Amino acid sequence: MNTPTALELVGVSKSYGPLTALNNVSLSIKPAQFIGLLGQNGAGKTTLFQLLTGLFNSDEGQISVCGHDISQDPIGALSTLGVVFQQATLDLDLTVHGNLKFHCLLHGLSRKLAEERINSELDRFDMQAVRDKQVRSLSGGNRRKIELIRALLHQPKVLLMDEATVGLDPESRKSLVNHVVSLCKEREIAVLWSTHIVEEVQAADRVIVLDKGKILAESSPEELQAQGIEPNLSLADAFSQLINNNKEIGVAYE
Ligand SMILES: Nc1ncnc2c1ncn2[C@@H]1O[C@H](COP(=O)(O)OP(=O)(O)OP(=O)(O)O)[C@@H](O)[C@H]1O
Repeated sequence: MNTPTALELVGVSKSYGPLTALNNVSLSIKPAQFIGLLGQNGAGKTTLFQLLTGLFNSDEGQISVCGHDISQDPIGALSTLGVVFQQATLDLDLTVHGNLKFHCLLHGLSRKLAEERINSELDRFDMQAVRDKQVRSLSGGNRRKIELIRALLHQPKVLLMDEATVGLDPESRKSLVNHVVSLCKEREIAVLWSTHIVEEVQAADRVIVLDKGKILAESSPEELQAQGIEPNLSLADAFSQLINNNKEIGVAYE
């Protein structure tokens, strides 16, 4: 039996005036797959996440999340999505518990279920000690963990991580990646992890390289490394080579 698709984009394009930020992007992710979306500044990663979360509509193409078309059934689609945005969105003046509870109520969870889920996720991430602390007093790494916990409370089937490690030190970055990789496998969540930091996607099932709004490559990290002109390239070198070749070919914003 075919595994159902958790997230699917078909021929998605988006322009801002004359600038094509996404050009005919198609991709599909199955449950329990961790997909790295690798792109330099301006590649179109955030635009893609804005379309996936229904902030903007695409100009062309279809997006569906667990079978719900984002333009026709946004509530169905959004209820299955968990998102950690590039910019922090926690309320700094509320406690950790206050932020988490607010999210649960927005998603229509009963107070009892909300408390159960908050407790079990704080336990899972070993974060009970900060439960009643004001978010303002937390370190950057702990704030990001709380954003991740919040994204999980309504038990999404798809997790979108939009450059979620911005501002974190290397150890905290590694810890966040490891947490998400294990969640992806344990709970069969489909993960789309966007970044320009190559090490973060070294353990991905597949890496999608986005440049100037187009998908340049999609393969396992190992296959991407093997595509280089020289043997034994690192993933970072293979990524740079792809981007540089694209510059030489002169693919331009249309
Ligand atoms: N609201 C907007 N209006 C006009 N142009 C925009 C807008 N948002 C993004 N762009 C442009 O679209 C292109 C893609 O930007 P986007 O933010 O999606 O890329 P990104 O890969 O997320 O980059 P970064 O890693 O720097 O966040 C860039 O050229 C950017 O300047």
